[in-house]
Amino acid sequence: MTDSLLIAIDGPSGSGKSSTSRGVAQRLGLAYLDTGSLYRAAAICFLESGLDVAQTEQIAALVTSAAITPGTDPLHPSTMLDGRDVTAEIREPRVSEKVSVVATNLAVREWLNEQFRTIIAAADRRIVVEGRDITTVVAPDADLRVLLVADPAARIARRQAELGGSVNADQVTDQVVRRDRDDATVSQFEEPAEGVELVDSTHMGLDEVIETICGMVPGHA
Ligand SMILES: Nc1ncnc2c1ncn2[C@@H]1O[C@H](COP(=O)(O)OP(=O)(O)OP(=O)(O)O)[C@@H](O)[C@H]1O
Ligand SMILES: Nc1ccn([C@H]2C[C@H](O)[C@@H](COP(=O)(O)O)O2)c(=O)n1
Repeated sequence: MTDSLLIAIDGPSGSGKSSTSRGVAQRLGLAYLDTGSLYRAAAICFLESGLDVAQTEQIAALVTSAAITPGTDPLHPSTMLDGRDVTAEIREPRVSEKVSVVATNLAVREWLNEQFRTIIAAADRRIVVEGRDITTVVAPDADLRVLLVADPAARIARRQAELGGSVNADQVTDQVVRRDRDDATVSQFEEPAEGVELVDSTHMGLDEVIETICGMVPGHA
């Protein structure tokens, strides 16, 4: 049996978690789980339901009865919601604007955390998992735990470059700064917990970040 290699990567919006995690998983031959993609699919459930943000119990009931299935191939990220491919839809600004509604719902979090742990077990713990509370709540026993950060200005500039002209400066700032503020009410991703390695990517290119994290993997230096 192959040894477990579970790598947990957390960080704020736009710090490079997804790009970095996919690169590390490809380099090390591991599966990849973007936990934010499940929160985003849950946000689509909410958006299509017509429920009010204050209806927290109904939102939780709705989300926890949905079938949300992420792909775990780092080369081909995908997300299915009740048999529908929502891979592109989950990145739309309307989803980014509302995802904190489900991310701050504690019953939704508890249910999704169980989904994440099932996926980690199904991958024989050979997987890179990224999000906001992977190092602290979902997999505090991971073989390597990293908090990936970058200055807000760098994160906003990266997101702006990625989205091009499809959103204005206020929308980008909302997606990065306001969303982090809301998400930080339920997860701690601004300071590394004990035993978590801090990587600041503000002045590092993507390849350098991937190289740095691969160099931290026990036995792979
Ligand atoms: N080290 C880096 N240097 C420059 N650009 C980067 C770096 N890392 C990632 N990027 C770019 O920044 C953008 C955001 O990266 P990514 O989506 O990986 O961040 P994230 O932390 O997963 O964000 P979110 O939590 O909002 O999904 C992407 O366009 C990506 O290509
Ligand atoms: N483990 C996680 C993963 C994600 N979230 C929240 C925070 C974000 O607002 C949203 C989407 O995540 P992203 O795609 O931007 O990484 O989901 C969380 O609370 N916990």
